Amino acid sequence: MEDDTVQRIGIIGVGEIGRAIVEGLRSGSGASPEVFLSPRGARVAAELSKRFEGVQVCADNQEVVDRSELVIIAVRRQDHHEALAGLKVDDDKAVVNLMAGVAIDDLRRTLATGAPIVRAIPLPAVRERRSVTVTCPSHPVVNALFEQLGGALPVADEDAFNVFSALTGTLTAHYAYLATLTSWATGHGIAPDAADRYVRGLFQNVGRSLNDESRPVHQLAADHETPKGNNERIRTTWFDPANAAALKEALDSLLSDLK
Ligand SMILES: NC(=O)C1=CN([C@@H]2O[C@H](COP(=O)(O)OP(=O)(O)OC[C@H]3O[C@@H](n4cnc5c(N)ncnc54)[C@H](OP(=O)(O)O)[C@@H]3O)[C@@H](O)[C@H]2O)C=CC1
Repeated sequence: MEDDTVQRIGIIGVGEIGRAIVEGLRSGSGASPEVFLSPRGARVAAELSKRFEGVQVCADNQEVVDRSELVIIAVRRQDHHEALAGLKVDDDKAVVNLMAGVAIDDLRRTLATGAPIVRAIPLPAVRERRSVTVTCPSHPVVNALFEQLGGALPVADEDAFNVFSALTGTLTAHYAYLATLTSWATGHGIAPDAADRYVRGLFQNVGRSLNDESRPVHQLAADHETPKGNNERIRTTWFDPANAAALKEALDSLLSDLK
């Protein structure tokens, strides 16, 4: 790799996140690296290679490694020994480990390589180049890759990385919160489509206000609240200190399992 731009990327594990990365890489207008896909996840891999020029499905995982400068590992944690055991990864490659809960040392033992191993947490919005990806340790080539896909946020060590990893575990609870609001409204006689539409609208506006990076999140919360108003009432009667503590406890428990 002569500069920070990689020309040949391999992906082992072509599922939800592997697909999002390929789509993100191909969604820009400029030059895009060649992509080599593992044969497992055959349906998605075949679809991607048909859709995009320069995306090929390899015969096996070793061929993915051999043809790539940078290899992304995106199999499920429980599959990684089977997927990776016996692979030969030369020291001049870069390996990007997306697997939650698999530390760099663990993966180094499995791969028995001296190649740099970087952990990363891309989210599905990389497909629209709209997700900031946490990386660890900072590596210029890996950071440049994720900069293209919405931004890179390198962190100093795996303890910090795991904190960000735990934060990503809160996303579906957020959707479930919205679903609870709509079901509460339908329970009070509101038509499901009206409840759904209204709740989406409310929280799309929250999403938009998060684009205002001049104010920290706690400030946004305060600015949206009328003293003694309805929002203050729900925040203080439902999202009370006990509820906030329960959320932090669940995150602590997840964090200790990620270590
Ligand atoms: N989804 C997300 O938003 C994110 C996921 N991750 C991490 O990425 C990893 C993958 O997640 P996700 O994409 O959701 O999972 P998926 O289950 O969608 O994809 C995993 C893929 O790995 C394939 N696979 C299984 N065994 C092998 C093997 N031996 N060789 C090659 N490929 C194999 C599976 O193929 P088959 O279908 O044939 O079993 C499947 O296509 C996980 O470790 C997760 O922690 C990280 C960040 C975000």
